[in-house]
Amino acid sequence: MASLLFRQRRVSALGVSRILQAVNGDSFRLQPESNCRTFATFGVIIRNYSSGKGTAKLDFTDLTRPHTWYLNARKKQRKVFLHVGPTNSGKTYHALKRLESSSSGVYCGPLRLLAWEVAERLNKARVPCDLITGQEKDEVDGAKHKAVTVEMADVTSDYECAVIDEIQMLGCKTRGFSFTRALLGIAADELHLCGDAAAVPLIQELLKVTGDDVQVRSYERLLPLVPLEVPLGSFSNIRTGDCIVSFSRKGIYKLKKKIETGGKHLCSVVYGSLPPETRTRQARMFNDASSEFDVLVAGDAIGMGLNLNISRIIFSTMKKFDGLERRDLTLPEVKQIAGRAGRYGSKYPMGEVTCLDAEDLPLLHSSLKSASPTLQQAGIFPSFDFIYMYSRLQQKRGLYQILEDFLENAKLSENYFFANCEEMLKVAAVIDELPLSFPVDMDDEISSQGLTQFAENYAKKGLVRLKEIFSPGSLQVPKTHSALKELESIHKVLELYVWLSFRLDESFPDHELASSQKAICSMLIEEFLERLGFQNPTSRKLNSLMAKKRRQYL
Ligand SMILES: Nc1ncnc2c1ncn2[C@@H]1O[C@H](COP(=O)(O)OP(=O)(O)OP(=O)(O)O)[C@@H](O)[C@H]1O
Ligand SMILES: [Mg+2]
Repeated sequence: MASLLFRQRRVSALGVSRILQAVNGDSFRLQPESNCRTFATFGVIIRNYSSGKGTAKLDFTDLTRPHTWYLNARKKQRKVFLHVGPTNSGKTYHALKRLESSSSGVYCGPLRLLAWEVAERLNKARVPCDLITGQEKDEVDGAKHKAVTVEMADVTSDYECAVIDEIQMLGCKTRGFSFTRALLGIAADELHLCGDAAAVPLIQELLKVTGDDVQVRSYERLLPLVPLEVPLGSFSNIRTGDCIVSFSRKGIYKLKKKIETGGKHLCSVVYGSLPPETRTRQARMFNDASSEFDVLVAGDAIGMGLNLNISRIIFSTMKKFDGLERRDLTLPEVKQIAGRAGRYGSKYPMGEVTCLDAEDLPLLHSSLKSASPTLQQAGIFPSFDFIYMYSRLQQKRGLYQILEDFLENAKLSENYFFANCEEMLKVAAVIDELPLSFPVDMDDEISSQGLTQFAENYAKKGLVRLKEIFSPGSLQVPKTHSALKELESIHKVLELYVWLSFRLDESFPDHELASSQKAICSMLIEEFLERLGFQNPTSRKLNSLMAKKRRQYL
């Protein structure tokens, strides 16, 4: 049967070997990247093959045994260590100690900032370590270690030691499947999982079928975290080491401006849609005790695992908009964010946490007292090989329809739920209209226009040149918030170009230009951040101080 498919449909040799494995009752081997980004590239393949008729014998919608997708990992009997406990209890520290002493290894974290923190730490300890995230590849000579964002975890390599941080994220609706993939798929002799105790029963259940040896290690918080009885009340009560949290971009800038116009403090800001390199520099400025940027204003991008020099967390609100509605923060969200205060090893002997308004204090206090609810299910999303093979059995055309149909028919075991595929379906709809596909933030108008333009040019000419957006004469620091937002979007388009130039370098030859324009773009954003809030005449001294600091961190 496999050779028939091969002749009829030009399936690659690798494809044939996979079909043979399936026919023989074996499993598929996953591609290293089964995430939204590679999803787009697979769109092309699926469209090319979607008219195929195959055999009804194979059921590609049967996803009830995901552990069998990872042959490399299943060849090992992994020693799995579950490091669990509250925030700031040394879970990651102990896992990293082991990673540092291993001959090869990988750290997988939920945030770019965390991967960056780990790469820096290992390199400092003279363990060469690559940094690999969705946006960048920073390779170090002779590195046998990698720090990656979990979506970039490679399940085809062998490691002595692997760490998956914030493992409770496997219950996350959108990103959980990448944690599950890393959990089941990383081929390491030792696998260290760090996170909340709420994930323990589920992980034990998921790993019953893998033959791995699982041990649980529990930790206690290293420094006290004190929920305050009084709210912040007034901004004049802000002090060095404070981190004030808001969940909207607008809210973050409002707070920064309010605090800085008081004339006593300079604020670093960290939030999700800032370019990653900007986020890193802002966090570094705040963490540096000799820097004048002594207050942090942050979104939930600081909510996990990070070690920042925060003495007190102040929630400006206990509600956030989650894409659908404005809702109360969940218990794990409150605990994670509050847990950034008073990190062991920072200059503060304990952490404090409070709210801006008194009415929010009861929710804060009750959340910190309660245990997080036990996780019931882990996210899952199949390899694109599955969807590709499924597409061959369908009469339907178009990636969107195939994907929708696949999601409807897929069978899961009770321990898993399907990842939220809305974003993928949106990309699929665009792919169906275009001759090529890209990874892109479809909710961002400028980014999706960038996608369309790149795709059209690629289809027409096979070559996409990048025009210079920022020339020395046209450099302008944004003056308004909408101009800033536009710059953030342009940064995303340039990032997309860089991503493509890594993969299709002949068609996207302006890699250098895109990289340098990207750097200028983030510099302009940072310039805006540093100018904000200093329009009053008394701030001239601070302004020149800021300029000096900025030079130091660029
Ligand atoms: N035994 C130790 N010796 C020295 N420093 C330690 C030790 N344990 C933890 N630390 C330091 O304490 C800080 C908090 O530790 P870590 O990041 O491991 O906490 P965590 O339990 O992973 O917290 P979170 O849940 O927020 O991720 C880190 O800066 C870490 O380097
Ligand atoms: Mg940690």
